[in-house]
Formats: sequence, C-alpha cells, structure tokens
Amino acid sequence: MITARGLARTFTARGRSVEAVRGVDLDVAAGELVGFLGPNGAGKTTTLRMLTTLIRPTAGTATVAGHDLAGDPLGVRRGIGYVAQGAGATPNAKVGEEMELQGRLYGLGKAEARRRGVELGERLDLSGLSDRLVKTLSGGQRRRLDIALGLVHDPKLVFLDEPTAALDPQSRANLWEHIRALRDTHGTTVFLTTHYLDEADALCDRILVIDHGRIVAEGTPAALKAQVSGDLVAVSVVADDVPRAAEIARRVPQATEVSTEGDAVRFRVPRGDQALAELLRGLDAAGIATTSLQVHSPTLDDVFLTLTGRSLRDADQTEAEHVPA
Ligand SMILES: Nc1ncnc2c1ncn2[C@@H]1O[C@H](COP(=O)(O)OP(=O)(O)OP(=O)(O)O)[C@@H](O)[C@H]1O
Repeated sequence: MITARGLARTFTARGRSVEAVRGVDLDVAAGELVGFLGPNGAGKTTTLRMLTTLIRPTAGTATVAGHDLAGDPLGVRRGIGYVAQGAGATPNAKVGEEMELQGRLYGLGKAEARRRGVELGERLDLSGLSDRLVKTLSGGQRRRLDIALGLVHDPKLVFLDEPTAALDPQSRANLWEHIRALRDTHGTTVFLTTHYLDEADALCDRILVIDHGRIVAEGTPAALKAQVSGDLVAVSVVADDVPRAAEIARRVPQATEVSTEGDAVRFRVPRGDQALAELLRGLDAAGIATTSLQVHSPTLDDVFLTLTGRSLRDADQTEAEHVPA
C-alpha cells in the first residue's frame, strides 16, 4: 500500500537549512495499522505531507495506494484519505452539510453524497448530529467528523496525523475503537502519527520510530520491546539469603545484569514469565523463601532510550524548548 525509498525533505527557513526528513524507507502492506512514533519535530508530519502529495520530497521515491508519488499525484490523492492535525471542518457549517459538501468535492452526486454522509455518520457515532454546528461538537465528536470527512470517497488507505491529540483519555479510547474498526470491519489500511507511547502500543500492529528525520526502529510493539535488554525480574528474600539467591539467579538461562540491593536480587532476562518459574524452582530447592516477586516489561520509551540515549518524553521536552516563539 505504501513503499517509499530514501524519502527526504529539506526546508530553508530564514536562510537556514533544516533537514526535516533524511532518507526514510517505508513498506506498509494492505490492511495494516501502522504507527509512526517520534517526539515533536522528529519529521512525522513532513513525511505524511510528502506521502499525501501536499509537499514535494527533495529526494527519494514512493508508491502510495498503487500510484507513483511524483508521476501520478492525482491518482495518489484519489486513493487516499488524509486527516490532518486540527483538520478542516468549517466551524459555522452544519455537520450534515459539511459531509455532503465533502462528498460533492469528491465528485459524488447530491443523493449519493447525502447517503454516504449518513452511512459514515452511523459508522463514526455521529448520527443525530447532522443539524448541529461543527463548532458546538465536543473534541471527540469533532475528531470523528474529521475522520468521516477523510473517508467520504471510500479510500483504501487513510493517513491520520495525531488523531487523538488533545483529547481526554475516555475520548481517546473511544477513537481507538473507531480506528480499529476502520481496519477490522472495512479492511482500510491506516497509517497514523502519534507521540503517545500508550497509543502506539495499544493500537498499532507495527510501529516505526522516527527521530531527527530518520527511522531508528521498526517492528511490532512486542518485538520492539523485546529488543531492549528484556524484562527486569526483582525478587526479595530474607537478607541473609541474598548471596545464595543471587547465585541461583545467575543460573537462570539467559539471565544478565544480576545485581543485589538490600534484600532484593534483580536481573534481566528475555522472558520474565519463564524465568520466574525457573527461579522459583531454584529458590525452593535451596529452601529460600521469597517475600516479593516482580516482573517489569520494557516500555516503548525504554526502546527509544536504548536506541537514542534519550527518553521519548525528554526528547519531546527538548524539541519543545527549541521551537521558536
Ligand atoms: N515549512 C517548514 N519550514 C521550515 N521548517 C519546517 C517546516 N515544516 C517543518 N519544519 C521543521 O522540520 C522538522 C520536522 O517537523 P515535523 O512537523 O515534520 O515534525 P513532527 O514529528 O511532525 O512534529 P510534531 O509532533 O510536533 O508535529 C522540525 O524541525 C520543523 O521545525
């Protein structure tokens, strides 16, 4: 559905050159729900704007929804939906009118545009709102309307730029359901940007992590997290037993970074759940009682930290501090 090779974009602003995207390779298959994750200023929106024909790449090639980006931008535009950040419904228009207008802009007849508006309204929980002014909608309803407008021509591929930015947790969870349904019920390929770790983790089949205009990691959320040094296992025992417990931990297959602190023994292992059984058997055989046991799985932030030496949250902070006023 998307293939991109060496996609790059440099901006020149106030005599200064900014390499926003520095050679991105992407492959997205039909029916995938892919997340493009990175801190503010990483190059997510610029990549999306290139893939949706809104800006031209400085270098690289891409095929999007079966059409060559440079050779057939109109074909790309017909085949995709794009829901931009803070996307575009007119505040003083009525919801129903806005949907119908969008359908007409895509060349649908009046009756067909109206029918399509009703159908999308039902799909995105907007039924009963068609006479409401856009500006009176809640944040969640507004985002669902933006998505409905992006789907009016029934694209097989939809790009969502920060779809849940600024929504409260309940509206975000609700929107995730709708985004999942796009793929699960309608087979739509979804490519979305986010800088929310939990969103990428909960929603996406596959994640591409971008930083400073380059893709630094790619995989399923589980595979990415497994790349990090693994789960952290912590076991507490009676203080006198700590040296023996540490010895038993060292014998757990694939255990690394075994350390002790107070009454706790900690180590890393690829699969914490499996290691736990092994560890408990060893402790039991040695007659050592445990007072607590914990397994911490790595987060996507740990992945980013391992790859870049910075936390995603810190990176966001750093970028935010550099945004000119
Ligand atoms: N039109 C432009 N002119 C100059 N620089 C730009 C322009 N658009 C983007 N940039 C710069 O390119 C870099 C990447 O920006 P981009 O908007 O793609 O990041 P992003 O990952 O989408 O961030 P956010 O999460 O904040 O939307 C930033 O340094 C940004 O300031």
